[in-house]
Amino acid sequence: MNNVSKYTRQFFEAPKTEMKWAGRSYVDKAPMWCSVDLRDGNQALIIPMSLGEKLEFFQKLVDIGFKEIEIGFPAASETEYDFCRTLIEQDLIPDDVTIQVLTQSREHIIQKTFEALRGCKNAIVHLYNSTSLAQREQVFRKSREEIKEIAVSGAKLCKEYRGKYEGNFRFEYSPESFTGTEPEFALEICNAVLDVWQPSHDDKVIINLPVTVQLSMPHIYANQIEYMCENLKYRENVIVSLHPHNDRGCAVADTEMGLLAGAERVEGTLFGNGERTGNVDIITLAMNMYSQGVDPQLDFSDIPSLSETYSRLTRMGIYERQPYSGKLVFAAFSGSHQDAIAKGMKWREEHGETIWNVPYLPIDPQDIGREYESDVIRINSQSGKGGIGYILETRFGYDLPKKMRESVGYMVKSISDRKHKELLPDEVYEIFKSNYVDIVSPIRITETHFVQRNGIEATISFDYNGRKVTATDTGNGRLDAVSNAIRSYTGSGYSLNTYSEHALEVGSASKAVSYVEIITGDGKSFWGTGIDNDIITSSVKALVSAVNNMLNAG
Ligand SMILES: CC(=O)SCCNC(=O)CCNC(=O)[C@H](O)C(C)(C)COP(=O)(O)OP(=O)(O)OC[C@H]1O[C@@H](n2cnc3c(N)ncnc32)[C@H](O)[C@@H]1OP(=O)(O)O
Ligand SMILES: CC(C)C(=O)C(=O)O
Repeated sequence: MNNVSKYTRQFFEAPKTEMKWAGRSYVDKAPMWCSVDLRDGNQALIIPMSLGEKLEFFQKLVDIGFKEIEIGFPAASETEYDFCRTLIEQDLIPDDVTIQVLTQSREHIIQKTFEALRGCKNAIVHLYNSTSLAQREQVFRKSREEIKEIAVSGAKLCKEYRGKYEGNFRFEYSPESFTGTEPEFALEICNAVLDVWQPSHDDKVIINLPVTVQLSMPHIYANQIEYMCENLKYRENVIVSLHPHNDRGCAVADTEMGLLAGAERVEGTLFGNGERTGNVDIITLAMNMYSQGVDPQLDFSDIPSLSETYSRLTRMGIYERQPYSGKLVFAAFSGSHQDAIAKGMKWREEHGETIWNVPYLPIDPQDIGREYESDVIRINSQSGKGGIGYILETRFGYDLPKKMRESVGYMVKSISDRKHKELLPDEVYEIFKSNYVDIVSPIRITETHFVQRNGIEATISFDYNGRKVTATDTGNGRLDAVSNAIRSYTGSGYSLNTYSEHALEVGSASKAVSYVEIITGDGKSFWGTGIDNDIITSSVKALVSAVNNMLNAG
C-alpha cells in the first residue's frame, strides 16, 4: 500500500457549532424508526427479494413494531410497483403504519410513484437528489444553482401530484451524499425545498441527512447535524432524520451522536444490511438503548427466529460477532470470562438482583431469545474450571467441590486441546462421567458390611485385578473404615482429604452424589464421584473411584 498520497479528506466541516451534543451522555428516548430494509437493503442484495419475500419481510417489520417502513422504489421495476400495489389493494398496511416510497426528481418517476400509491391511507413520498461536490462536478456536471433547481422542481412536482390523489401523503427530502456536501449548501437546498412544501403542524416534513458514504469521524457528522438542526427553516415542523451508512464502521456512532445533536428520526436496516458495508443496524441501536434502560419501542425478543427469516429472505449471512444478534456474541470460551459470568449469575440469584450487571454480558441473553446453556458458556481449550463446573452444575446437576472443579477443568480442556475442537455440554459430561464417576477398575466392591466395634468395622468383598478378595478394618466412620480396609489390602499409601455430597435430581427421583479426594504420600490428589440411592454407598463408590484413579495413574 504505497498510494496514500492519492487520498485526502473529502468531508466538509460545519461552520462553528457549540457542540452541545457533546455534553449529552446517552440517548434518552427512542427516535422515530423507519426501516429501509425493503428499499436500501433490498437494492444492495445480489438477488433482490421477490414480491412474496417482500410481503413476508414487511409483515415481520410490522410485528417488530416499525411504524414507518420504506417499502421500495415503485418506479424502479415491476416487482417494486406490484409490491406497493399489493400492500394497498390487499389492505396489508395497518392503520398505524405509514409506508414510504423513494423517488428521483424526474417527472415520469414521480408520476409513477404517485400512481403506485393510489388508494393508500398513509404514505411518505421521499424525494432525493445528490448534492455533493463530487456528484455535482462528475455525475451531474451542474452548478449549485442547477442542482438546487433539481430539488426544487422535484419538490414542486411532488406537491402538484399530491394534489391529484386522496390520502395522507407526507414529504421527505434527502440531499443525497450530504456528508460530501458543503453544509451551508446542504442547508440552502433543504430550505429551498421546505419553502416549496411549507411544512405545518399538521403536515410536517422530514429532512433526511444521509451519511450516503461515510467520510469522517462521528463527531464531524454530529456537528453537521447540530448545524442543520439549528439553522433549518420551519424547524418546529421539520423532522430531522438520519440515514447513516457504515463505510468507516461508524454507522452506530454516527447515529447515536446525530441523535444527541438534535435529530429525531432514524432510517436503518435489520442486521445492518444495505449498500456496500451496509446501513446502520437498527437492532444494535435499539439494544444499545435497551441496555441502558431506555425502551426502544421495537420488539427484538426473538432474534433467533428473526435471524432465520432475514437470512432466508435476503440470502445474506449474519456475522457471528454482529452486536447482539451474532451467534457468538454472548459466548464465553475463555476461562476468566466464564468464571466471572458463572459467579455473576450465582450472585444475582443469591441477592435477588433486579438490575442486570453480570460481568461480560451487556444484556441478559434471554431477553432476545438466547439461552444461557447453549449460547453463553462454551467449552474449548481456552476454558477454565469455572465454566466447566457451571455446565456440570446448571445442565447436569453436579455441584462439584471447588478443588475438584480444578481437576475436572484441566482434564476437560486438555481433551479439547488435543482434539482441537469445541466440546458440547454432553461431551463435557461424558468426560466427567468416564473419568470420575463410579470407576470400577481395578477395584470393584461387591459387598460391604458394617458393625459397631472399635468405632466402625467394615468388611468388604471386592474384585481386585481379577481376584476375589475380602478385607476388614476399622475407622472412625464408615467411609474411613472402608478406606482403611482397602488400604490395608492394597498397601497403597493415601489419606482421605475431602468429602462432600448432595442430592442429585435424576428424572423425577433423587439420588445421592458424593465426591472424595485422596492425597498420596507424595502429595498427588485424586478425585472420585459416586452415585447411589444410598448416601453411604455413594460415598464408598466415590472413594473407590478416587482410589482406582490413583491405581490407574500408577
Ligand atoms: C443512495 C441511494 O441509495 S439512492 C437510491 C438508489 N436506488 C436505485 O437507484 C434503485 C432503483 N433505481 C432504478 O431502478 C433506476 O435507477 C431508475 C428506474 C430509478 C431510473 O432508471 P434510468 O432512468 O434507466 O437510469 P439511471 O438511474 O441510470 O438514471 C440516471 C439519470 O438520472 C439522473 N438522476 C439520478 N438521480 C437523480 C435524482 N435523484 N433526481 C434527478 N435525476 C437523477 C442522472 O443524472 C442521470 O441523468 P442523465 O440520464 O441525464 O445522465
Ligand atoms: C436516498 C438516500 C437517503 C440514500 O439512500 C442514501 O443517501 O444512502
